[in-house]
Amino acid sequence: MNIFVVNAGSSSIKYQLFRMPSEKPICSGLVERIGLEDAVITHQIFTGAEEKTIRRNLDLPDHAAGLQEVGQLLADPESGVIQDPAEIDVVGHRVVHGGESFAATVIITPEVKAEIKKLFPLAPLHNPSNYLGIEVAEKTFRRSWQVAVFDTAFHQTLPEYAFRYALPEAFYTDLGIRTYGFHGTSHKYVAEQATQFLKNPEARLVTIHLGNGCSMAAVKANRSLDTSMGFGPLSGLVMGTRSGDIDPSVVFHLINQLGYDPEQVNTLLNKRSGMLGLTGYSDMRDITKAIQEGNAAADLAYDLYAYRIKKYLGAYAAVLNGLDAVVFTAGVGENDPEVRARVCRNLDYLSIHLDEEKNKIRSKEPREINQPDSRVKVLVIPTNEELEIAKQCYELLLQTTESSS
Ligand SMILES: Nc1ncnc2c1ncn2[C@@H]1O[C@H](COP(=O)(O)OP(=O)(O)O)[C@@H](O)[C@H]1O
Ligand SMILES: CC(=O)OP(=O)(O)O
Ligand SMILES: [Mg+2]
Repeated sequence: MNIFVVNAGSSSIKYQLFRMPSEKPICSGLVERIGLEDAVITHQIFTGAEEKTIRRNLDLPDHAAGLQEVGQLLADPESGVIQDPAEIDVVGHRVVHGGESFAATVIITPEVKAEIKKLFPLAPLHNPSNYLGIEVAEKTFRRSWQVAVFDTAFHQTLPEYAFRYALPEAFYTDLGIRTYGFHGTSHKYVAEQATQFLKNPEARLVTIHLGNGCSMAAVKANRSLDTSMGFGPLSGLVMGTRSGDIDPSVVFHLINQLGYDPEQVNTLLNKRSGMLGLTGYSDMRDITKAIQEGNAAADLAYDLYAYRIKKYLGAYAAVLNGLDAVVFTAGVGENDPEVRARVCRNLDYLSIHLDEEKNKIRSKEPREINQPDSRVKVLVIPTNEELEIAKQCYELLLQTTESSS
């Protein structure tokens, strides 16, 4: 079965083609700067003896043009990996917000699309592009099943006392205002990898996803018990451009005393805050460089970033009544030893003892970076949201075709 995974963001589309059930990646790619004059597609092929990379600079006015171009690359007479878009059995879509309607992966129907659309106001940075990705894929891959995998689904196991806010009840029952949690596909994937690595299916884990968006989850026996993002993907950790936790009084102050309108507050907290607001850079590599050049604001921002993670780690150790492992993942979590070092410093009371040398080793493999006497393991596990989406699509299609035959 050929499963094509699409992660449509606001200005980019990430994609990957897998052959299932072997989980073999056939090709992957990234379409960037959609809507700008210098859009670019980077397409990698893994079928031959060597990896091959194709880069194309194009004028791509919108997502539709981007995905059409990808469809052509897939079926290109010279470098293509299929002969016809009809060879794609399933297109699996990352959809960030599934609300309370979706605790599992679903085949996309007009009803499912209507539900995803209803959730636009709850994830304005993500759901509209995910929806657009579905619409475009329906046209580009007419013969394929379209499947939605939701970031929120894995966190549907949170107990009610963890997902409710202390607001009048109707705000939950009538308006759906509660914690949903995000990056669930990544937390699920790395948690499962960690339980296998530890050979302990009951493991109590704190999974720490540090990408552009950042979130943590308290996971026991592969079930999410709490998570740091809430109603939308804004609360919790300090992120690339998002503030994470902030006292809501600040919002009233901005509006009532400083004349901000709601949209300006939204832009401030989602796009101009986090590491970008603190340092002028949202990419950790730029911040690391700035620290090396003696930039004190960058050093402080780094401490603030790590301190917030540490606070949630302590909270989740309490939620789980102890820890078996801490798992770092995603762009920063996998690649930035200094962040891991600052998070794990002075955590002896939790029996977390990082091995500074192992921490510095660069690798794409799951690995343990704690000292031998550390009762709590510290793991780095590369996430693979695309593979997790492909696996879930495959299982769903297998069930669907079995039950209909
Ligand atoms: N070698 C590295 N060292 C430090 N940070 C890195 C490195 N490589 C990537 N990153 C960080 O990873 C972030 C992107 O992570 P990623 O998981 O790809 O995010 P997303 O999927 O949200 O776009 C970048 O903003 C960058 O800060
Ligand atoms: C939900 C979320 O924050 O996703 P991303 O990190 O891809 O922006
Ligand atoms: Mg990501």
